[in-house]
Amino acid sequence: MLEIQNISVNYNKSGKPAVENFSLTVKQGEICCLVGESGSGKTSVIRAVMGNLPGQGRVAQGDIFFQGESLLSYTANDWKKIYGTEISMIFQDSGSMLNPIRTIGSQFVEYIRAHGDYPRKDAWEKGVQMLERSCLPDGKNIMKSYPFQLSGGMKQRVGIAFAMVFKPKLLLADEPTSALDITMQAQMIRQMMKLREEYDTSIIMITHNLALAAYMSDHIVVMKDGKITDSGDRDHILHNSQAEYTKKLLSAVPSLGGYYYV
Ligand SMILES: Nc1ncnc2c1ncn2[C@@H]1O[C@H](COP(=O)(O)OP(=O)(O)OP(=O)(O)O)[C@@H](O)[C@H]1O
Repeated sequence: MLEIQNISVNYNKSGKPAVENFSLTVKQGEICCLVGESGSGKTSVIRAVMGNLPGQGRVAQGDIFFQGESLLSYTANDWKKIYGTEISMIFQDSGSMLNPIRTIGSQFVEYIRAHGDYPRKDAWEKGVQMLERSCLPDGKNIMKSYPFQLSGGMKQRVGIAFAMVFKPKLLLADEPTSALDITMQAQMIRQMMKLREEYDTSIIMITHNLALAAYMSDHIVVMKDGKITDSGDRDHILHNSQAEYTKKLLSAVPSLGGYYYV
């Protein structure tokens, strides 16, 4: 479904690449977590997939295939067609993307109609339905609310509802829960896993929390200094990894009887 082939990402011509020789295959419905310390290159990888590296960032080597097509050859127009419908992204603070002086409903209806041919009323219904599926029970009320009337966790769920409304095949999530308290984090993660169950969406999630990765992912990639230091299915990483850096990360995670806890 997604095939990242040996990419390197550079932010300047002469400097050391931010990501070096990174490869990853993600199957339909698979959840893959990228873990590693700050600055290890996780965000650069998913921004490369999204075609929106900041500043002078570019993929200097390798290729990225989505459903058999190279994403690196996509024009802005191609991206417009697939962004939101085939590939979506949730940011650490998706709530801050909302316009503070417009209701959620007017923004959601506009978003839905920009991506699909829906009459206003149907777009409204679709928005309400998606908010309710995203654990915001009173969808109609949320639609009528302004962002400042919602808590941080609620706004983040609204961000997820936007990202999932067209049942994308691939969801990229950059630390989607790190700004939330622990109870809300757990709810959000369960919600993302439920969405995977319902829509068979593949998810690549960035987290610096290996315990969280252990809880939700099928596949874990550990990064350090722009390189993959370890990669494998969850059980391999948790129980059989020989990589020193993985062992170090694991030693920081509370465990009981061989199970790791978020
Ligand atoms: N806009 C940019 N311009 C120049 N260098 C950048 C830019 N964004 C990231 N980098 C560099 O790329 C490297 C990897 O950063 P990246 O943000 O991908 O790591 P990360 O693992 O996601 O870190 P964090 O967890 O802090 O977000 C870092 O050395 C960083 O300095």
